[in-house]
Amino acid sequence: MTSTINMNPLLEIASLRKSFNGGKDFVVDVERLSLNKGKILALVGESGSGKTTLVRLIAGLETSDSGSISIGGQTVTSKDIFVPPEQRKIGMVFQDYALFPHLTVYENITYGCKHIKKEQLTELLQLVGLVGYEKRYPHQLSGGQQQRVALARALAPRPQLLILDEPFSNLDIALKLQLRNEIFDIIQQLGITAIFVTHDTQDAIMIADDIAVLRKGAIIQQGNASTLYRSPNRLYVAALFGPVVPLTIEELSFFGYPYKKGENCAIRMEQFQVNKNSPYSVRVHVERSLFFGQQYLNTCKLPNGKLVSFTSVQGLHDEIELGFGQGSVLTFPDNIT
Ligand SMILES: Nc1ncnc2c1ncn2[C@@H]1O[C@H](COP(=O)(O)OP(=O)(O)OP(=O)(O)O)[C@@H](O)[C@H]1O
Repeated sequence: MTSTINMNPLLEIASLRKSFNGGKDFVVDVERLSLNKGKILALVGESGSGKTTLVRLIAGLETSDSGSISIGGQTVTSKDIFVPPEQRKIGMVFQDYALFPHLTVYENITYGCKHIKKEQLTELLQLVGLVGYEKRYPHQLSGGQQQRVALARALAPRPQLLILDEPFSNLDIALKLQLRNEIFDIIQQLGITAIFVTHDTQDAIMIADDIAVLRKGAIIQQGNASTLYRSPNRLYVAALFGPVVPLTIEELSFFGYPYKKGENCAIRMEQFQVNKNSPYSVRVHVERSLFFGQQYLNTCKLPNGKLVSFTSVQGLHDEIELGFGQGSVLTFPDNIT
């Protein structure tokens, strides 16, 4: 696992375990996780991997079976300590906004923070672009506006850590992209430390300084976007960050690629080269070449009959030389799945 050097950790987790239903399976089993002050961590993983449970443990909305969590140098969860959620100085934004329907924008934002100064509230409303909307009720707002109210409410008490749990899941794609950029700008402007839960690795790549991949409750790799995209430590992580084509020993030999014992190999779909005198290549027939917007999705048959899909800028047909360069090969130890 790639480790992050922690100069100034705001959040530190050690040996944190949580199980449900009598402890048969650990839903969360995190050996170590830390997040530096002012940084954004994305927690990615498929549905059921334990993302929400992990952030609920951090927020104090769940108790752990064992392990410790410290925030801002203070232990908030350990064998003997449990600091209640309201004392952890964590702001949370959820997928479903969780606004009070009978309260106005103003009342929602100030609900847990009655003594907020007028200037601070105005600043906050400006920040989230909701000046003039103070008297509206949630049902009079769009989804994106409701999520901005939720963000303002989470930021009002000036939390030391902001947790966003799938904040864009209920929004259509155009709004999601717009809001993602806006929220990212706000977080950066405030220099706030944030954890951003998502199953969308594109979101993680765009927003986060650091990404932790959760699988069955454990962090299987942590690093920046470039590390996870270029040097995933297993096929599972590689495939989370974009389509890959695993190649067997026999298939690698078709390309003339020297197989190393103990290694599994894969190529990203977009890394294949066509008719380019690539160091490793094979002559194949193009079965299909479908235009899908910016690129073509091509399918070719390898000599053993396996169909390989890859993308190209130009449409392809007939016989081609399909290849790849040394730097395009992702390799993983064959004993890690
Ligand atoms: N209170 C609970 N009681 C029993 N099982 C639970 C409870 N909360 C979560 N789980 C189980 O823990 C596992 C992880 O759930 P969690 O919600 O943390 O995953 P997730 O990665 O956030 O998933 P999703 O992306 O679908 O929200 C699931 O199998 C879920 O059914």
